[in-house]
Amino acid sequence: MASSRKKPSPDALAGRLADWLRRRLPDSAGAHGQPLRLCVALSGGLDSIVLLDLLQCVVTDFPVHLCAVHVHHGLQAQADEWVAFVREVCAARSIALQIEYARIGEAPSGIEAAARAARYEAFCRQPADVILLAHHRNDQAETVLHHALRGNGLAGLAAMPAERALQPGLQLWRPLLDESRSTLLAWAQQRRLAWVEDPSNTDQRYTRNLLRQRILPELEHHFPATGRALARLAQHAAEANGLLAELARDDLRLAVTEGWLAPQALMHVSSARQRNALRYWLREEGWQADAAVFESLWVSVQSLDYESDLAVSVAGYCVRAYRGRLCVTPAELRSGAPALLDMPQADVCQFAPGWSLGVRWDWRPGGIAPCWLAPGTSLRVRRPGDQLRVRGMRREFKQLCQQAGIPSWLRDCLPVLECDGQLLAIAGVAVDDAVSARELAGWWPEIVPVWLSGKEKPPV
Ligand SMILES: Nc1ncnc2c1ncn2[C@@H]1O[C@H](COP(=O)(O)OP(=O)(O)OP(=O)(O)O)[C@@H](O)[C@H]1O
Repeated sequence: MASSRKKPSPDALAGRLADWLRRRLPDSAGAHGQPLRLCVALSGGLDSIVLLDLLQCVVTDFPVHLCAVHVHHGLQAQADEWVAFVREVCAARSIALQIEYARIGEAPSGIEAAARAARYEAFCRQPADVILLAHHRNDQAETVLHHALRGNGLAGLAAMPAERALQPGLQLWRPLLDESRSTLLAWAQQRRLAWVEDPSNTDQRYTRNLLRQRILPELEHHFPATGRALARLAQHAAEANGLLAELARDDLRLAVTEGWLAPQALMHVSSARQRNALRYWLREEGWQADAAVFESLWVSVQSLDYESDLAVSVAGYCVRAYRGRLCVTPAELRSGAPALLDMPQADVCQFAPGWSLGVRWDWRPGGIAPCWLAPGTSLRVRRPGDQLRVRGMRREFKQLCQQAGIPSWLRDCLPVLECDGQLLAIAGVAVDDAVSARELAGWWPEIVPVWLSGKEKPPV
């Protein structure tokens, strides 16, 4: 097929960006009615320099405050020069610039992914309402192709959304996602902009660069609309993905209770819908695995029964089973809770005399919060021989946990409350008869409800 490309028009670009912003800005009031704080993620490369320049041209029409952030990853010899370059660019334009020095930690999933994670962490620290990235249509096409070649599902094919929430109060926008790289280049040339080149962008050991430099140009040579077509595919996939999420939420409505998924409750729908619901639920719970791990989990889930034991950990999260239901927990249950339980109660701040800071305990991720313990009480984990007297009967720790439906894998890190060496309660399970009604009316209400139901106010 012969290529008869239209020359990109740089002038129309500013108009399209202004329209893009106009469609979002009426609804996007900044905090406390202040101008919306737009922060450009400025690498110093062609794309983000063009984005900054374009925004500076068009934002005069909008109630926004423009600033920039550059992340120094410390991975390339030129990193300091790039900092100097972006400083110069921003100073010349009177744009406030934040330089963030990222520390790239362990990189089990590759240095690029680790750098990206560090970058996004830095973005989250910015005093901004919106972070703007300069990804364009060629980046989108690359991402789609990359995911397709790795056999990723629809979520992968949906590639990068034009906007999404990064964290509460902070949006991520990609206003140039429909623009081609050549349009950006034409703009940069017309405006005589300078930018830096990242030498790692030409390193074909990275599959992304190989796609960008060899495969996509070859495809475009034969199919000139490749970029557009792949970007359109991403839009279709994003829409289909949204529908699948809706279906999953619908299917999960009756199958999930307090964080537990009962796969049995999904049996009335097709196997494809069950898999869709399971995949969606796992992702929402933080457990994300590649296709092979998901498939092996799916096999276990299909044969799950009351007695089944299951523990599949991926990147810090673990899917576990108990009595035929599933839940996702932190992978390391034992290391987290006892560390908190060991917290020396003497050195915690004291708001009210005699009360000390303890932990409100919830085994679900992020569920540990401070609470207040009465004088003489302390928290620990179970010990052999632990018993409580409940409704006149002595009961073993294990028995009480079984009755309360506490999975065996949770019992070793379940906090127990004792006072002067006497066991008084097991978190969320049972309270000893010794805790009388009189005491409940006195100091206990301040502890038991705090501890077992999560009321967080210290007594005053
Ligand atoms: N060091 C940096 N500091 C600030 N922003 C950056 C930096 N590197 C990249 N960005 C922003 O991210 C955009 C995409 O950059 P790039 O294509 O290099 O990253 P990527 O690893 O492909 O990102 P993604 O994985 O999100 O596609 C840039 O246009 C720029 O807006």
